[in-house]
Amino acid sequence: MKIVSNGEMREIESIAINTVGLPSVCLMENAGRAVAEHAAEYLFSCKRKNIVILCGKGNNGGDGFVAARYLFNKGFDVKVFVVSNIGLISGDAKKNLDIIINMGIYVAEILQKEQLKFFEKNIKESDLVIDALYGTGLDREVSGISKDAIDIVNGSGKYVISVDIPSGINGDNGKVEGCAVKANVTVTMQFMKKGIAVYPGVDYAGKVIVADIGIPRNLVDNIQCRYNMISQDDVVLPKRARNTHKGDYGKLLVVAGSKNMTGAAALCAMSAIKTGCGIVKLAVPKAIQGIMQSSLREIITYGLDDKDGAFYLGSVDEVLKLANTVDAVAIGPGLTNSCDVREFVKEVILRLEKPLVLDADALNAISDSVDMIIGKDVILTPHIGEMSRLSGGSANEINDNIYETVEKFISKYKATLVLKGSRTVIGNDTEGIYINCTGNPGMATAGSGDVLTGMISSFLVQGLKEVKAAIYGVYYHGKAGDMASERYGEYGLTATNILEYIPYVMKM
Ligand SMILES: NC(=O)C1=CN([C@@H]2O[C@H](COP(=O)(O)OP(=O)(O)OC[C@H]3O[C@@H](n4cnc5c(N)ncnc54)[C@H](O)[C@@H]3O)[C@@H](O)[C@H]2O)[C@@H](O)CC1
Ligand SMILES: Nc1ncnc2c1ncn2[C@@H]1O[C@H](COP(=O)(O)OP(=O)(O)O)[C@@H](O)[C@H]1O
Ligand SMILES: [K+]
Repeated sequence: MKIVSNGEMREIESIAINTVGLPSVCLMENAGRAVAEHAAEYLFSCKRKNIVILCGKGNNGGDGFVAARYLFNKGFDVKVFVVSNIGLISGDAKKNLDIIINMGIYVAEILQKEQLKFFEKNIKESDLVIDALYGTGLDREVSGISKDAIDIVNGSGKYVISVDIPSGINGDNGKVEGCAVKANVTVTMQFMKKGIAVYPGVDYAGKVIVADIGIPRNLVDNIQCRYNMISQDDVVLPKRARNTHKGDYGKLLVVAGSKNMTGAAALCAMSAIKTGCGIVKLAVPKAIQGIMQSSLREIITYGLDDKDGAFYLGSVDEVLKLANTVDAVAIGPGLTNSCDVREFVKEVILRLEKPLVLDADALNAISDSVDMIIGKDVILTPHIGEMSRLSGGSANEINDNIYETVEKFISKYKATLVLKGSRTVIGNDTEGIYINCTGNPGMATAGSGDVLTGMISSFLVQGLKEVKAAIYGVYYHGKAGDMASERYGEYGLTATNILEYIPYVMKM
């Protein structure tokens, strides 16, 4: 599904209006009507009828005026409050404001504190609030009366439907600009918006419904969007040909584990084999090979020369030899973060000429020399903490600037980045940005990332290019976590449970 910025949306609307000739007031009519339909559906479901519509002075407010008309016609009790001197309203919004005033629909301005009291009284008596304050035109922090009105709406506990974007959320990056409406539902126009595809915007948007407002189909189909939401259609698993053998499904080498962290290696290797690749070789420090062999039947394990139960420079040659027998290498889970391991990882990356998936301690190892991956076929899978070591900046700064962080990293290092989180963002400078919305907080559990690394690597050796392998891996990892949480809940969910459900979500 395509995701657009404020500017892209405005450009699309202007082509529809000025080039194709669609009257802008028709787009507003369709937008307002879509909002009214979802509002009516909710009110019919709970047999309620009092609606307060909070409008700004622009076209987002205009959508609100149109919605007011449809809801009034359906017999609901509609009160419209405008956070602007109505004399300042112009264009399509003005047209629709005049119509509802001519129809005798209640319209009041909120310009100063006293009028807020009356607004609050009506909010308290309402059953539904429609937020039509700001949409793609939000261009500064929300303050003053608008802020007070939003605080009243948020404090009311009422069911809220936001028009296009929850007012106060920056449509381009999802940041809260001062304050923002917390909606139950957001009816967004024609395309998903960047600001409600990642947190914190996701938290404020509630359930997002994409409404068709009549933008011509060829425009919708031909728009080249850099940002996309991963949907089921993007991750179809082709039916397997009958006459095939395990060599046709790829060979993977997992380089992982150390004497204190054996589970990460096992989880990564097992998730790779469960995701469908033909052969998984697991190279571990020889100190833990015995443990691996006893617990991993389908995995071919190799105990490599180690130093105090972890890899070191002396392990490199054996890894390179093994790497020559496979299609790709995944390195990192449970390696330990020591000086020896960092030297080992860098030497392997320097001398390896194979597609590489770098995770966990392998990411920590290169955090002071990320340049070394330039020109290599690399997928990196950091969580926010590892990302802050890779790109600098604190975890909070990264969380607040997800898109910027990803764009800067992929344009500098030309790698495929999988920035893991509650909305994992996959980025590749030439292929664009993909946002995943499967998964749940139950997956915030030790080992969950090791399972993901195995899945991405497995898709890689099965023939998917880097970005596709990352998209498939992240999507099905989240799906497995979702199915597992239906059985185990979100508290009790473990990485092993995610592993268990990989085959089920892939066979659906
Ligand atoms: N352009 C069109 O033809 C259509 C636009 N539509 C609606 O129009 C919206 C965009 O409308 P606009 O571009 O008029 O802008 P908005 O209605 O989003 O914002 C209204 C105005 O508020 C002011 N403003 C922005 N941030 C503010 C702040 N923090 N405090 C105080 N004032 C602030 C700006 O001057 C802005 O123009 C979309 O989100 C969508 O809901 C839809 O009806 C589809 C058709
Ligand atoms: N709230 C959440 N919603 C959805 N997915 C989540 C959430 N929290 C974590 N995850 C997913 O769980 C995995 C956690 O990986 P990671 O942090 O590397 O765990 P570990 O390092 O312990 O293996 C990531 O794929 C992440 O996207
Ligand atoms: K809005």
